[in-house]
Amino acid sequence: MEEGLLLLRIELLLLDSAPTTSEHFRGLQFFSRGRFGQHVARSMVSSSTSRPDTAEAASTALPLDTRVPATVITGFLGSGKTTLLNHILTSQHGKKIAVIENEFGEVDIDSSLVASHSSVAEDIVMVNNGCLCCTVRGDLVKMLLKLVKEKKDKFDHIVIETTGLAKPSPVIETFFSDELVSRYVKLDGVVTLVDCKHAMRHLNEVKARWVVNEAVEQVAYADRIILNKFAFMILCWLVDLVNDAELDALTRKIKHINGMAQTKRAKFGKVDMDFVLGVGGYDLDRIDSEVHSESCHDEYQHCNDEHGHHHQLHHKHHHHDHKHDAAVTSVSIVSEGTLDLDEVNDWLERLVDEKGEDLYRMKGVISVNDSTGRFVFQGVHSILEGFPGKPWGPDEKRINKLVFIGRNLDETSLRKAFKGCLL
Ligand SMILES: Nc1nc2c(ncn2[C@@H]2O[C@H](COP(=O)(O)OP(=O)(O)OP(=O)(O)O)[C@@H](O)[C@H]2O)c(=O)[nH]1
Repeated sequence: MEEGLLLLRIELLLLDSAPTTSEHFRGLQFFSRGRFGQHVARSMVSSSTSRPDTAEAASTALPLDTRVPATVITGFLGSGKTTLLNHILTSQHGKKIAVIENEFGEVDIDSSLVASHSSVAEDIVMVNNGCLCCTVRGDLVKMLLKLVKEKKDKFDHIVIETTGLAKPSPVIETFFSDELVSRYVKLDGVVTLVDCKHAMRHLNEVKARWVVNEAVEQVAYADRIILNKFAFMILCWLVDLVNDAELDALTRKIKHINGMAQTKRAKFGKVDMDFVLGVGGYDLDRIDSEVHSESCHDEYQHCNDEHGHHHQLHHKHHHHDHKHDAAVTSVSIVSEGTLDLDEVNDWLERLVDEKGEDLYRMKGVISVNDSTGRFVFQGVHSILEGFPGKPWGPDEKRINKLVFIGRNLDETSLRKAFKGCLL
């Protein structure tokens, strides 16, 4: 076993359709090589103590999560991150927000921009000079812990603005890998700002094989994507910075990389607060509705029909875009049927074992044998967590929905493996 990699046994609890004995649950076991340590085992263990007695109870059985939610704002240089942050700080959302600013370089400019705009006296702005994603990740841990230990009563949400050149993954990992952080703070969502005028160039930029394209990574990890700066104000006139065709092409490109995130157009980062705060991107009890709404509620996405026709639409673009950037893509599987639990377990275990490094995000709502309810799961790299979801309606079609985002995903083999799990 590689150094630092632990073989974790993750107990995912599944409610049997007719629980008559003490065996109310069957263990669905995912084995993962955990880059992120023990967090999953912790959350699964705590889930198991709830022991709901009915399928309905199962959907609400997750223990009350009292951890402070944290939102990570990411996006390329100049895409509008600080502008969005100021919009958040000056909006009416009833939350007291603590901000962690990451300023790369010695001169702290962004924090003064934030502070000068903020109308809320109690805002706590902490600045970290350096790149959160590399050398000073330890500082992020220290700051988060300092906030929750020393200023706990002064805020109820944390917003972290990363530098435009930051890879989001190490920041995301912090919420799972550091035991203390994961005990007090939960990642609520990753919001990525995209500069409509310049994003395509950054996304298409060809890098050496071992060099990360930050712009692509920032889109890939997002729960919410704001297509910012599509228009420009001159003397009360709104002038388009990009035309409809350019906007459509950019939207397709983004959906090709990340078919999971909801997208919205904005001027100066002006979006509704519930689009960016309280996203619940990693909450298992939100995944069911999220996976569904992701295919229907996006501003630019056409609604899926139940047989995945929407996906086929993307599929077309997928092959077109493939020529330009094959590295990071998303694959969605929407298919009716019931899956064999043991086969799913084997498949996902194998997948995270072999491809964990390359699997950025995955989410799914599936129908498994002998269960009256949905099973929902979500994962980040080698972390997988799952829980019984809402019961299926008596006449409801059991539509499985799975989304994978990652590097060099083999769509054909994912689909084949999924089919192999169908009963
Ligand atoms: N035209 C136009 N300008 C915008 C919009 N949003 C932000 N800007 C401007 O773009 C510039 C950069 O915005 P910031 O919010 O500082 O961008 P950032 O992502 O925080 O920038 P870095 O911290 O350098 O990465 C500022 O002058 C903003 O006023 C928009 O929707 N339209």
